[in-house]
Amino acid sequence: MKPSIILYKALPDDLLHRLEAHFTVTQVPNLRPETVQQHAEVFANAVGLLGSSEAVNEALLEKMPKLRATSTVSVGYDNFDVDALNARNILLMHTPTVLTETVADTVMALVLSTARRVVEVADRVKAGEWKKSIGPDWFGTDVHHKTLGIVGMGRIGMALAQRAHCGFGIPILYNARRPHPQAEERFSARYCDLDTLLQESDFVCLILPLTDETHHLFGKEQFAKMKSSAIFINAGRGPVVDEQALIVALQAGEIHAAGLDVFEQEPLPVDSPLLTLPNVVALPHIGSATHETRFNMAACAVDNLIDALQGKVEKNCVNPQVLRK
Ligand SMILES: NC(=O)c1ccc[n+]([C@@H]2O[C@H](COP(=O)([O-])OP(=O)(O)OC[C@H]3O[C@@H](n4cnc5c(N)ncnc54)[C@H](O)[C@@H]3O)[C@@H](O)[C@H]2O)c1
Ligand SMILES: O=C(O)[C@H](O)CO
Repeated sequence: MKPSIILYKALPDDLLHRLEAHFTVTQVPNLRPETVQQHAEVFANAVGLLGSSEAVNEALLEKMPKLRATSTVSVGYDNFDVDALNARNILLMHTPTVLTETVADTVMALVLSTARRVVEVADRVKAGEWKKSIGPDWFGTDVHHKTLGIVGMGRIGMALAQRAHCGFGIPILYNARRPHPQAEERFSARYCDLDTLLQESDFVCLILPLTDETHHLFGKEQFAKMKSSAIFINAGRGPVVDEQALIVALQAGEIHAAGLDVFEQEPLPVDSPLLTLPNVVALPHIGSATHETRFNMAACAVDNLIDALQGKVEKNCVNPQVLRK
């Protein structure tokens, strides 16, 4: 009999068939307690779990005593209780690299659209306001040769630095847990402490994972240190930023604009003050959302689960140490 796994995300048919060649697959809509209760026996017997964007915590793991591997269709894994997985020797696989270039494109789109007010002026054209040659009230600010500060110089940070430096002649400042010699060699990036980055950057881009250390890393104090002409971009995770402090900074003109792909609460509540600000471009967490990349992520997650359940974790594993226990 094939081992049993639970799938909590819809997959294209060919990927579903790839899984079914190895496992008996039960599809569920989500991992909420009522769903787990409804399929209690399947959860109790499953050795694998594949999906995205749902909390995988101690309460769920208690219902899955045979679980050996989880596979998320994302690079970020802040929704997993990694300590609880480690304590139960359960592998966690994720999808780095396949989405890096696409997410960097999205960040660049946020940089360009906020600086050049692309969404705002396009809306004005659609509203019939373009009746004569435009004046300064339609102008934006330049992107090329401005200074870009990247907080989190990982895979996506590097791909962003490449676009900005090689494509737009932009000098790069960066803050990370340690200096990144490759970023310095390839993109002449300059390592600096966070305060210096905030004070000197025209664009401040966050592309950080959400951890205990990065939660609300950006708040009132950090926005106060930025230039009043600066544009703030967040494409990492919403809770890295104190959103209320961001709203106040934007309303008070402490910073010029913001481009956001991620929020403290997703979907962003329709009454969020962010949606009333013309200088905010708010996207629905589309960093990796192209047909090609979402397919590649799903394929990677499928292969990751097959590998993990065969004990092969040379790549894409968050906690390979559990195999050595
Ligand atoms: N908006 C989206 O759709 C989207 C898509 C992909 C990834 N993401 C987010 O982006 C994050 C980064 O992805 P990646 O592939 O570049 O990951 P990565 O691990 O390659 O890079 C993260 C970088 O952040 C650095 N870092 C961690 N804590 C830090 C701190 N306190 N101060 C400074 N630097 C710190 C790490 O050292 C690392 O270099 C993911 O964890 C995910 O949350 C969002
Ligand atoms: O972490 C990721 O891969 C993206 O945010 C999609 O969830």
